[in-house]
Amino acid sequence: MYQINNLIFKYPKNKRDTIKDISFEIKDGEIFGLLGPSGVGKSTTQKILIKLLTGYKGEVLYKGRDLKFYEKDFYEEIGVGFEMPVHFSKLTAEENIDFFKKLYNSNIDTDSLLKRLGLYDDRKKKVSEFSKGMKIRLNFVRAMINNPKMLFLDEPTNGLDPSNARIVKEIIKEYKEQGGTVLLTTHLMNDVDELCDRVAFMADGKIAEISTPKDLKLKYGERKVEIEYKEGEGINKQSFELDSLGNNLEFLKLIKEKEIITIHSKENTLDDIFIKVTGVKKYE
Ligand SMILES: Nc1ncnc2c1ncn2[C@@H]1O[C@H](COP(=O)(O)OP(=O)(O)OP(=O)(O)O)[C@@H](O)[C@H]1O
Repeated sequence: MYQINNLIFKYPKNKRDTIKDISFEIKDGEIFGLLGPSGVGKSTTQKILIKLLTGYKGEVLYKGRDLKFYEKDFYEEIGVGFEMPVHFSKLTAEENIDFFKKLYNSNIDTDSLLKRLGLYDDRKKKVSEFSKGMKIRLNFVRAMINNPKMLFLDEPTNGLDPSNARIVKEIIKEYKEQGGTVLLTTHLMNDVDELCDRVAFMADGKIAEISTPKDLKLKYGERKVEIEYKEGEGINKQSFELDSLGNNLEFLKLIKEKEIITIHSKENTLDDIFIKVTGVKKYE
């Protein structure tokens, strides 16, 4: 869907480049996570990909063609859900939707999406009377309004209660199943685990790692098993290397002779990997 080659970007007022020569691809039909600490350049990258920022060096290809050659009809194909909901607060939700629908040639059935997101009964309320979570859900509807081929989502579940967050994630998964492509930015590693096919970790304006969540966990994982077992009146814990576990006599003796309480592999979470790869504690 996108091919980004040696992208470099500097805000005119800044001395240093914000994006320092990054290259990556967003494949058709995948959910691609762009992750990294605050201020690393994720939003800047997104803005370049949706043609909000120009004046970059390097090459951005959308569907094999230089982004610079796309005109207004490019926006028919993309949906954008930025973190800060932007609505006309004096208008109702329905009026907002009708306004944005008119900007596009094709529209989705927003009523069914509003119903799924629990907003249908409030559609005639002014957005100024909406709660934060309701605005976020309405923002999501707006991102989908033109039935986009490519969806840019910035923190789509942040600020939602768990059940609405689940619904949003289900809709994102269905969107992908129907052939949609997603660029997702989030600070919530659970969402990444659940949604993303591949992720790129950005650090200091560069891409530090790019892989599937599973491969990242394998690469940075400790590859150990930890066993808790009864020892007299107490409980003992012991770790073993996962490799050649079947030949580890100490391990075999332990599971044969002791009463095992728990046994599990020690896998790094994406949170751990985030810290290792970017060298930054999460979002301080
Ligand atoms: N309009 C601007 N003019 C100058 N510098 C900017 C501008 N917008 C962003 N920056 C700077 O560019 C850097 C990257 O910002 P960006 O918004 O892309 O970060 P981010 O990774 O999306 O952060 P967050 O996770 O907090 O949203 C930051 O140092 C920021 O201060």
